Amino acid sequence: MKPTILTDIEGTTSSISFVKDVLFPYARQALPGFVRARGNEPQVRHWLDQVAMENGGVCQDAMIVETLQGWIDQDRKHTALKALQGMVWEAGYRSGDFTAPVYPDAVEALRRWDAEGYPLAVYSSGSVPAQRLLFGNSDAGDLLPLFHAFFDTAVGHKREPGSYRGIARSLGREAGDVLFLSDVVEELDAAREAGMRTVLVDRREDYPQPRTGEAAHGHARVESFAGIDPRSP
Ligand SMILES: CSCCC(=O)C(=O)COP(=O)(O)O
Ligand SMILES: [Mg+2]
Repeated sequence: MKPTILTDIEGTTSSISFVKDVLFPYARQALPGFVRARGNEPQVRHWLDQVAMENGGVCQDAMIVETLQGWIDQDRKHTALKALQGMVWEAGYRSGDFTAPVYPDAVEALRRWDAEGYPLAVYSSGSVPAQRLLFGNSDAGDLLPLFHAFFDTAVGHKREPGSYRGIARSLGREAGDVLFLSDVVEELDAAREAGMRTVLVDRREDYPQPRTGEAAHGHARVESFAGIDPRSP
């Protein structure tokens, strides 16, 4: 069977600027209204209560919103924040406020790999619903049917080898039969420690300073998906 190709999103299939300049400001601005309107729905309350607990039991919604906005500013990859962001972005996609840019080279390669029989999967800090929204509303159309599986930080954090072992188990694959693509070397280090093959996607638009030599931590390095050969060891 062909290896599974597991891809990160931000900085890998899609630009960092889309996440930082479109998605995060949208969530920051929409959060107060979202919490007012839907804060009593159990699936929303669950995450708001988690934030409150971590913040020393602070329970006023206004303070929870402020905490969440602070976490957005710090780019915290917190599971509660990511779950809530996903729900907020849904409104943005549905109302056509934005579509999700996916790099054309990524779209081309993902379509080709799928046609060639490589199983495709996603692992991102963004929640699984947010991942599905992004690929379902991409500026290249609906890319969701290309993917067999989606993973978020419910499986563990992206810099921990155990997360990649868990993903391989869920996929029913040996770790060595999974190729992980990411823009973050620490994530690739964790995947490699778990036994996965790795490629550093080092896009000039996202990382003007190329991460060559020691900075690539020994991972294969490409500047676009066009440089990836999933057959090479
Ligand atoms: C899934 S769309 C939102 C992206 C996001 O919130 C995020 O934190 C992306 O992190 P990644 O692990 O894809 O680099
Ligand atoms: Mg990334």
